[in-house]
Amino acid sequence: MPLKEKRKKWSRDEELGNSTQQSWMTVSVNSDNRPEKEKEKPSRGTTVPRYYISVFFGCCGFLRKDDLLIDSVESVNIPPILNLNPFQLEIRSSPTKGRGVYATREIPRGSLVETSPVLLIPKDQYIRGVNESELRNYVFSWNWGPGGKGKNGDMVLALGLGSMFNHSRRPNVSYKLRPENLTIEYTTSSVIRTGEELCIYYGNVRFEGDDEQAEESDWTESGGDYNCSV
Ligand SMILES: C[S@@+](CC[C@H](N)C(=O)[O-])C[C@H]1O[C@@H](n2cnc3c(N)ncnc32)[C@H](O)[C@@H]1O
Repeated sequence: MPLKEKRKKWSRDEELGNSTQQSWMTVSVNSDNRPEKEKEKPSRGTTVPRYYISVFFGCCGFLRKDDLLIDSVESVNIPPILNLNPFQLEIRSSPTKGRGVYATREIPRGSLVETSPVLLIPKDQYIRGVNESELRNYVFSWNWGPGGKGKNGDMVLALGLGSMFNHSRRPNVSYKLRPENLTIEYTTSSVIRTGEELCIYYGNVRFEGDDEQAEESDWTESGGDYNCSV
């Protein structure tokens, strides 16, 4: 559901007097299941403190889908997250793409820069609601699912850095789905310069601000192996 509609629903609930019971910012409840204390709601673009995030995940069983109000791309005013792996990749914010993965030093072509464990989301769970949540922007088609049985509609969420790679029509990272150990491997397809962003290819998608003129890289997909040549 688009953010505006979600916001609207929240306000409507407030009018009805039942907002905080199920709002994700509610921290604790009394014995009558009413909130002990209401917390301030986040505004667009503000940072959500770690405490709230853990409360959010701890309580997500009580939440309705409509209450998922964290807008990850706009809540990115965070300090850089440093030294995440042997290549010293960093997550940095960009004004138009949200967070992204950046090199802090030159990385040779063909380097395995990240191995992300994945969380498998079976097709039925995906179509029962995940595809309407923010998670839909972070999942990969697990076309060659566990057992290598070919396209089955299952999806995966890449943990680690895997969910942080932005899209480019001329990506510098290829990735390979590894059903045998439930990972995705990300390998540089060109030399990466210091300060350069590492991007993958999401498929035939366009984002606002993308360079329309940029010629697409050659791209091949075979058996869960997404290769680009630049
Ligand atoms: C897998 S996430 C990548 C991490 C994300 N930037 C973040 O901050 O969480 C995919 C989302 O990033 C943004 N994104 C990725 N590539 C982009 C691009 N080339 N231009 C603009 N936004 C992009 C879009 O909002 C997309 O839904």
